Amino acid sequence: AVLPILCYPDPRLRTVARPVASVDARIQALVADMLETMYDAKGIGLAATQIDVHERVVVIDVSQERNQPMVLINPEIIWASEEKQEGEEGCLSVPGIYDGVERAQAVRVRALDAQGQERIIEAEGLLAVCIQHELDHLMGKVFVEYLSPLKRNRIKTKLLKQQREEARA
Ligand SMILES: O=C(O)C[C@@H](Cc1ccccc1)C(=O)SCC(=O)c1ccccc1
Ligand SMILES: [Zn+2]
Repeated sequence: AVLPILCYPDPRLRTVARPVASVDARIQALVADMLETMYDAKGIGLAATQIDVHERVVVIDVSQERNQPMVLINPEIIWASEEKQEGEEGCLSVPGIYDGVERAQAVRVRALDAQGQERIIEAEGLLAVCIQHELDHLMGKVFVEYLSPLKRNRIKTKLLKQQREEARA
């Protein structure tokens, strides 16, 4: 099912997700809903936090054809390059806002896949950026927190105004 995505500055986005105890049918159903929600929202990633489920589950698809889903359960970055890259980021929880964020150029991630198998993933470029962005969500962090307080407050005001108008509609 396509699930509703929490919108900044919803405080639930600041929740720290807990590890998944076992990759069972419930988690596999959650992964299916997260992929459906991500594709529907035209995103390249989605963290369970964003759909108000506070478990360490992330889905990603950075492919052009939108047919190479990646599932990361209990993901952890085990190595990150010294070299950084500044990339334009967006967030499905901060609609319409795009801004530059500096991230590690390359990362190595250990995670369980949708079958509960342990995987090591080497990523660079957009995939590395997306992984770091999603793992922030699992720690209750949204990319606007890397921006200046002035920018962040303008974004908060803008989105709260939009949400008030939507509530009235
Ligand atoms: O909110 C999310 O986690 C999804 C987010 C992932 C992401 C995009 C870009 C850089 C880092 C992380 C999105 O998919 S935003 C929408 C989008 O498709 C996009 C935005 C900017 C650049 C590339 C893609
Ligand atoms: Zn995001």
